[in-house]
Amino acid sequence: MLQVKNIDFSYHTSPVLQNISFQVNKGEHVSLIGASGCGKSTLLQLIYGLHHTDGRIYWNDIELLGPNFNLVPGEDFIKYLAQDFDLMPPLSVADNVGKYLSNMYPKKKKQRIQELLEVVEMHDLAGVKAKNLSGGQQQRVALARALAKQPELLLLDEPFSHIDHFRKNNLRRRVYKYLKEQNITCITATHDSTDALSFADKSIIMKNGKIHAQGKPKDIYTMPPNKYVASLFGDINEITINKLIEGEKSKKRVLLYPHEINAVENSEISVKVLQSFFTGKEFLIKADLKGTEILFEHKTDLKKTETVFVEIPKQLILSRLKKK
Ligand SMILES: Nc1ncnc2c1ncn2[C@@H]1O[C@H](COP(=O)(O)OP(=O)(O)OP(=O)(O)O)[C@@H](O)[C@H]1O
Repeated sequence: MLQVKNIDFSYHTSPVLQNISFQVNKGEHVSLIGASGCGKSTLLQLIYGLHHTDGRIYWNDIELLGPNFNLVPGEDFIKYLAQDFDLMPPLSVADNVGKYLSNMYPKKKKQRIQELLEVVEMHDLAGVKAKNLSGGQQQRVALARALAKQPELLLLDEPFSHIDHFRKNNLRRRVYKYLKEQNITCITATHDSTDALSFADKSIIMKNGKIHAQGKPKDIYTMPPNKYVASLFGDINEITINKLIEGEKSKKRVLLYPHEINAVENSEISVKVLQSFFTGKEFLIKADLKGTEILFEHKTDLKKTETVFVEIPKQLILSRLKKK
């Protein structure tokens, strides 16, 4: 189990991380999410041992000590995959992956490299020099190299950021499945809501260097505590309830995802279409609701200035308000 206790950190004078404490169980996958600059990478680097902190970090019973105590940062059982991939350009893909593997058993080493290249779908390019790879291919090789020595704890910083959409979904399903099968504990810092929602047992949400919320991804998504959290998962509407419920005087605000607002034939709520965006699966409609711009999903395109009726389940509004 990883235990992080009371971490504070600054690069210069202003605090970058403040009073961070959390724990991660063996084999658990955690997504670390938050706005750019909130301190996600710095936190991963601290756990890996690249910075000094007065707080405490333990992996099981071992205290992880920072650079003031370790000449070479990092422990053998932790791997950190940074945003820069740090590959050896003149070496082949296979040699980069096998760089830290022992040469004592060449057959075993070869098999291990092949297994890892299959996980990241790079086996066809095993002989290609790293300098001739695209950014996304380099990222996949770096991921395979991070896995090579079977870490107990894996820290991934935006691990799929350079990988095209076409390949990303399949790749991350393979990688996280492999990590679960091997019982590897993993923390992924990410901006991608799919990484955060689909592949994590727990999400930790950071804001301005602090832990802002944490919990199961589904719970956080369905009951976001505020707009900051909800907006990390995509577009979000914040609407006062007097605009949603006839006769309601309250100006309390409710958060609604675009897919939770349904266009219907007739209802108490009419909106005027402002703009329509094709999203592939359907259209995202921007509309005016009594002076508030809202976004909702619709199967077909809608014309600008068209009046449309929309409906939101009252139960949903009430449950979101209750949460606040
Ligand atoms: N080496 C450094 N020296 C000084 N300040 C730094 C350094 N690295 C990061 N910072 C600052 O620390 C803060 C946190 O940065 P960090 O990279 O940890 O955030 P992040 O949440 O990972 O951002 P992103 O999502 O954009 O990668 C930012 O204000 C950043 O400018």
